[in-house]
Amino acid sequence: MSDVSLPSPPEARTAAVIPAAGRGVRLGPGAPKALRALNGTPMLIHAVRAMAASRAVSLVVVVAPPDGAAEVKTLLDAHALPDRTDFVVVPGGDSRQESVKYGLDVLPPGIDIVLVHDAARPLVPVDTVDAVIEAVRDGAPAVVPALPLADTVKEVEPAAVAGEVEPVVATPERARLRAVQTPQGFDRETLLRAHETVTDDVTDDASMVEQLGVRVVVVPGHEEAFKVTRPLDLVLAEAVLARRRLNDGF
Ligand SMILES: Nc1ccn([C@@H]2O[C@H](COP(=O)(O)OP(=O)(O)OP(=O)(O)O)[C@@H](O)[C@H]2O)c(=O)n1
Ligand SMILES: C[C@](O)(CO)[C@H](O)COP(=O)(O)O
Repeated sequence: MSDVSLPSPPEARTAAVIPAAGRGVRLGPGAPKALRALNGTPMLIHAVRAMAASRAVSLVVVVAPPDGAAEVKTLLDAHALPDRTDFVVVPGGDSRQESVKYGLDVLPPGIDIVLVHDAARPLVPVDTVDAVIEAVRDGAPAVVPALPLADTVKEVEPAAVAGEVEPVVATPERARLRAVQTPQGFDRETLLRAHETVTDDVTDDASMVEQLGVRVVVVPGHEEAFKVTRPLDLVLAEAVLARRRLNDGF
């Protein structure tokens, strides 16, 4: 990881929208996922720091659980964050898509590049964040970090009843597949247009842009940008943090 991230040229201001309003059902019972602790610090704070670590990011918009905006504001005030970055908190919605839209709604004028980053990917390295921003600055309207797959993937006919066998329909060529992460980066106008136009249920912002017919490109993702989804992911996240502490010498 480099010590110095991209500078922030006055001509292209970047904001990061962090959807953090999910319940974390797959993680099991407990507080909303973004508020659960990793090494004693809420996952959301790790994610906010990961975005603010980029010197290009001048604004972070946190989309909080619908009834948790005040708690999230208190959390941000209680944790050390860079002075050069502004922070705004808004309440989220029923879906990730809706939460992102609420974050986009409060972007001030003057922001040209928008990152959308899951609070559930708290450990993304700053080099990955900067690589996404750089690709947008270089002219790509939509950029996603992604990794090749380790497993072979099968397309199936999903079972009508849980536990039933599922017939395999196809085996897509693995070399052409990528597992997509965040932050996803966009020029502001493209992302706003996508959120105004696309009403289908989608699982990421880039697929909304694809639906506009706009070209989306991939840059290399990072293993540590994995999504904390299930309980085992918490174990992995704690291990990554422990390794970082060891490498940093404290
Ligand atoms: N209504 C929602 C749902 C999700 N998210 C956010 O979208 C990101 C990716 O979603 P996911 O990992 O699926 O989180 P959850 O929806 O919380 O997980 P689950 O499906 O297990 O409940 C998370 O940072 C989550 O907080 C959101 O802001 N608003
Ligand atoms: C945006 C995302 O993290 C890209 O991989 C993913 O699609 C989120 O999906 P989820 O079902 O909301 O976790």
